[in-house]
Amino acid sequence: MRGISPTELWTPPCAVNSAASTLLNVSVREYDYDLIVIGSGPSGQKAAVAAAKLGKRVAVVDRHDMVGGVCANTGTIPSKTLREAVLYLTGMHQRDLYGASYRVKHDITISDLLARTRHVVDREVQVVRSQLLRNNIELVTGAARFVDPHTVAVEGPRGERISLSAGNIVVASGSRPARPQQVDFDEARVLDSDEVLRLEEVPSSLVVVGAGVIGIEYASLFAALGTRVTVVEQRERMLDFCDPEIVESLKFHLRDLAVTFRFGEKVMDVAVSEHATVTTLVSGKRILADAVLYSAGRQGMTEELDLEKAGLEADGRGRLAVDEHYRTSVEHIYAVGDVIGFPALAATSMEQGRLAAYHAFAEPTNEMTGLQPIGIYTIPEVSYCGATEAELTSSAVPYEVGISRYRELARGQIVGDSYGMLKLLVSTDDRKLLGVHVFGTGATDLVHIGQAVMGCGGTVDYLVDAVFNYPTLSEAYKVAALDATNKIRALERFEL
Ligand SMILES: Cc1cc2nc3c(=O)[nH]c(=O)nc-3n(C[C@H](O)[C@H](O)[C@H](O)COP(=O)(O)OP(=O)(O)OC[C@H]3O[C@@H](n4cnc5c(N)ncnc54)[C@H](O)[C@@H]3O)c2cc1C
Ligand SMILES: NC(=O)c1ccc[n+]([C@@H]2O[C@H](COP(=O)([O-])OP(=O)(O)OC[C@H]3O[C@@H](n4cnc5c(N)ncnc54)[C@H](O)[C@@H]3O)[C@@H](O)[C@H]2O)c1
Repeated sequence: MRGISPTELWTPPCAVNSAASTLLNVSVREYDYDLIVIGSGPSGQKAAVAAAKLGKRVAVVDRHDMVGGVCANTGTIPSKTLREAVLYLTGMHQRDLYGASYRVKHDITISDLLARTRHVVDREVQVVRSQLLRNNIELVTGAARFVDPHTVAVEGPRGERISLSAGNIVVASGSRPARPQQVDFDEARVLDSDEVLRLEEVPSSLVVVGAGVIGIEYASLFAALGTRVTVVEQRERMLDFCDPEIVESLKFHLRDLAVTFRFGEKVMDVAVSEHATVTTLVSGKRILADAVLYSAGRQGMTEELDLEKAGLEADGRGRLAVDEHYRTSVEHIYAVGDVIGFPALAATSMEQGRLAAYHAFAEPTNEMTGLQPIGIYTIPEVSYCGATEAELTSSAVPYEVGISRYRELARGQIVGDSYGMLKLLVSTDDRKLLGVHVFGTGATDLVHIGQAVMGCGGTVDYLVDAVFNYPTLSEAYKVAALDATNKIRALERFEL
């Protein structure tokens, strides 16, 4: 072992894996491990498992209560489970069929919502632990920091310390909510997105600061519960990377659920009393609400890593710069997931982790495909893959649009979704599918059909000729493809 003082050692470091511990004790190799991964979120897990599958000795370090990362504990999994609980208990999706007053449960409480969330989070964490265990990966409990470029010190929950060394290190330490200094977060009424699960009751009114993906997802979730939500966003628009027509539809739906948007407005100050909050905007407006949720961006988790001891430096938002192989400026240290910034999604983070581990151990890989889907779990949900109309227009790519509306699909009627739509963007030069944009029930799943067609370089004709199960929402692809080809044909006939 390198760099270990016997007094610093504590054993075992939450040894979920005795085989790996034995390796640790008898190791006569230069380093304790082939790979140390700092962080057990989606990117860290996949980096660790990928290396283990190559027969490497791997350790993953994380805090006891954070196994599975932000993703499993405070981010993706709890927020998506909460959404599912809200949809079920409010009966939202059934109201087209049974009337506006339909509810599965009146007076929904926080414990109704959290019961399901806790159950799913616990199961997810168990799945992560078990995957690490069965791949002979050592899970070391504590907070890691660099001692030198090949060594990290891990401080356990009771202050115990251990030092571990590895030939390669992957920093997968994720991100935390950015907190403006002038706001006092009190964990009760003024919260960030990591703390929203601690609300003691469903607020009757809520200010959401920041209309990014997190802010809009939570705004729609609380609005569906009947909370009066005000969204404050400093920019003039929201979700401007998405299709504007779909964002308009989403805003229409949210307004219908009593959401008020304050675009082009900045928060100056938040005052808190025992019973309420008052948010003062720079424009002078004051908003009274039960609670305030800050979702104004995230910050890379690098402050505690002692990066300088590894020869690394983070940028002003705590992020690490990497090359196309996820390698930092120090050759054997990789960084993946939220800590490297955009797109900061669980989906892409996992793939970055796998690719980084393969590169570290010279395993051949393909580069990550440019066709990455975006899924926004608002109520209703939004998803897209490929180009947007704005991108095609600015790069002067001629295209035609094909649209299918759920209300004209038998499955749309059956599930009671009268607002959903699917939009295809098709090249008028070679009929290739260039983009797919979906709004409504199942959008985040449906998008993958379009992704597969685009990934294989397919044309709209594949969708015109394909036979889809009936009645399904997938049929929207065929309807939209026919719409696009009808328009293309009409133009071609005119030109003849
Ligand atoms: C509310 C919310 C909803 C989201 N919804 C979605 C969604 O629907 N779909 C989607 O794709 N993405 C979603 N995301 C984003 C997604 O959660 C992140 O992109 C993903 O979790 C990033 O994974 P990661 O591996 O980088 O690390 P994280 O999941 O952030 O985990 C990092 C881990 O590193 C650990 N760590 C940090 N420093 C140290 C240290 N010094 N020592 C030891 N361990 C350390 C932390 O404890 C943590 O467990 C959401 C995020 C939030 C906040
Ligand atoms: N479904 C998903 O894939 C999903 C869900 C949630 C989060 N995420 C990821 O999490 C990351 C963080 O999301 P986020 O929404 O916190 O950040 P973000 O940076 O996307 O959005 C923050 C928003 O807050 C606004 N803002 C900042 N300060 C403000 C102020 N003082 N007053 C008013 N507005 C202010 C910004 O203009 C911005 O629009 C994103 O990168 C996203 O990819 C993904």
